[in-house]
Amino acid sequence: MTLLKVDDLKVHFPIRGGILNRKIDSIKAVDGVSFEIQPGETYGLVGESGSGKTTTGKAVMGLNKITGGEIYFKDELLNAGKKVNIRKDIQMIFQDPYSSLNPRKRVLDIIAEPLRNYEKLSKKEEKKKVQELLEKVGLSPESILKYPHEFSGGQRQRIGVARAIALKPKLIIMDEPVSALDVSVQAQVLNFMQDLQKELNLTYLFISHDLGVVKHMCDRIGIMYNGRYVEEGTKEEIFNDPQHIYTKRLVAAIPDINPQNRKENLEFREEVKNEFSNSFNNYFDEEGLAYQLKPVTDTHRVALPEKG
Ligand SMILES: Nc1ncnc2c1ncn2[C@@H]1O[C@H](COP(=O)(O)OP(=O)(O)OP(=O)(O)O)[C@@H](O)[C@H]1O
Repeated sequence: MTLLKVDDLKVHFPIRGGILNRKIDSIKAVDGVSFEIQPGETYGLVGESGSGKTTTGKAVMGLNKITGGEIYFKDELLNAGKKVNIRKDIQMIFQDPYSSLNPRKRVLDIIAEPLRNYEKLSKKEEKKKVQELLEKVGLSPESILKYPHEFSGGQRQRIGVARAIALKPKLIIMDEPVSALDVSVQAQVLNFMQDLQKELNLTYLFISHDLGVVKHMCDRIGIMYNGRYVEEGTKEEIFNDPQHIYTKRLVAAIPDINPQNRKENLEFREEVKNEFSNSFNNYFDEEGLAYQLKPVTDTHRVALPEKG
């Protein structure tokens, strides 16, 4: 069974103006996006800032009003109204552990918050559950009485993870979960999330602008540009056989850690950048929007114009 199915999702934000503050136009933050996520996989949503990744994630979470399309979770339509039990199955972890944890609350209250919304536990049971969750994410049970500022960035992200897994969700949406962390801590947190995924049978929707991180984490990847998909494929298809010029440009921009390849890489990147400018009109319509996706293989779809 497909865990999440997003079908022709549209999220448009009104732009208001004039003395009557009427709607004069709209920002098409997400404009016809479709993808499916299978249980147990990590699906990456990639694109530069403003491409619509966060808006897509928030729509799945029910945090954004949907302009069009449908979202199904385990074959049940999510946007039909509030389905409390389904909502419990989907949790989101945000980019910045500094601002997503309330600085005035103790760790106990931060992690217990979702439990208090859904489960009626005694104070003693709640404390025990929070301590178990802390241990699961590698923090000491004594942390319950501390405040967020007493932890490092990586530890704070672990507190966010403990809160997200408190209700035993099936799907976790991670929006740039490590971008605010030092590079040295990023790999640690990512590896820990992979271990946790296996242990708890989790499915991840992983939102990131960083293709290096996505390569490490994801099984399949969707590439967004300007509110639309330009390409979708397995990790191998996206990295070894990118077919849309925008994907090619993103892949070419990944830094190579081997200094010997530096010159070659810079030249190649420059070449792809020129190709992007020169062939933009072949890949996007008059409004600069991507075309409909067309299948290249069973798993690979690319937004190319109709031939002829
Ligand atoms: N609440 C809102 N009201 C108006 N416009 C919005 C709102 N939320 C997002 N947008 C606009 O929608 C577009 C897509 O934004 P979104 O945050 O989804 O992109 P993103 O790919 O996640 O980028 P980033 O990585 O910078 O968060 C942007 O043009 C943004 O300014």
